[in-house]
Amino acid sequence: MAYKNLEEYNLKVTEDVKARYKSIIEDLGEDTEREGLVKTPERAAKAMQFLTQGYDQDPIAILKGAMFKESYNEMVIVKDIELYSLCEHHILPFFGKVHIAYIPNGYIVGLSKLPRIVDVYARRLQVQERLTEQILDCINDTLKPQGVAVVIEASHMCMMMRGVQKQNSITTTSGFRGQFEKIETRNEFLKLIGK
Ligand SMILES: Nc1nc2c(ncn2[C@@H]2O[C@H](COP(=O)(O)OP(=O)(O)OP(=O)(O)O)[C@@H](O)[C@H]2O)c(=O)[nH]1
Ligand SMILES: [Zn+2]
Repeated sequence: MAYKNLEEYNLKVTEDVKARYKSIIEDLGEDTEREGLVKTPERAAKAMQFLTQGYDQDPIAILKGAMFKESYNEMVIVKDIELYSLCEHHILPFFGKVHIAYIPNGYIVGLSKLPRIVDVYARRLQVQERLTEQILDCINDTLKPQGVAVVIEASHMCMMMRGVQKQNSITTTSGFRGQFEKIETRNEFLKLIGK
C-alpha cells in the first residue's frame, strides 16, 4: 500500500477545501494575495487530505496481505512506532509513540504492517483512546492472536499551544486482549518496552 502522492489528491475536494481555506485565512485577518500566502489555501487543502487519508484505507486488508503461517508462539513486540494524528476536538496534532505486542496463534504478520495500520487509524480525526482501541481490535479480529497489547504515549498540541498550556504532560492509553489480560504477560510486555 502506497501513501498518497500529490497527483492522487481528489481534485474536486482540493478545489472545495482550497476555497474554504482562502476564506478562513481572510477571516483570520490575513491577505491571501500576498506572495507567501497565494498558494497556501491549496497547500493546506492537500496537507489536510494527506493527514486524513486513513478514511480511504483498509487496515484489515493491509494485515491480511502479509499473514504467514508460523509456529512461533512467543511475544512479538514492535515498539517506539512514531505517531502523528489530529485531535478531533481542535484539529490540532497529537504525537508520540505506539508500542504493539502480540502472541501469534498459528500466524505471524509482516512487521511493517503494524506501523502501517497505526498510520491508517492515526490519519483521521481522532481521540487517543479510540485510536488505541481501533489498533487493538484490528489486530485481534484479523490476526486472531493469543493476545495483543497496545500502549500509546502522546503529547497533545491543543494542551500545549492553547487551552491549559501544559508543555510536558504526556497522556498514556493502553489496551490488552487475550493473554495480555494476565498480569504476568502484561508485566513482561511493559518491562520490555521500558515501562
Ligand atoms: N479524552 C481525550 N480528550 C482529548 C483528546 N484530545 C483532546 N482532548 C480534550 O478534549 C477536550 C475538549 O473540551 P472542551 O471543553 O469541549 O474544549 P475546550 O473549551 O477547547 O477545552 P480546553 O482544551 O480545556 O480549553 C479538552 O479537554 C481536550 O484536552 C483525546 O485524544 N482524548
Ligand atoms: Zn484537542
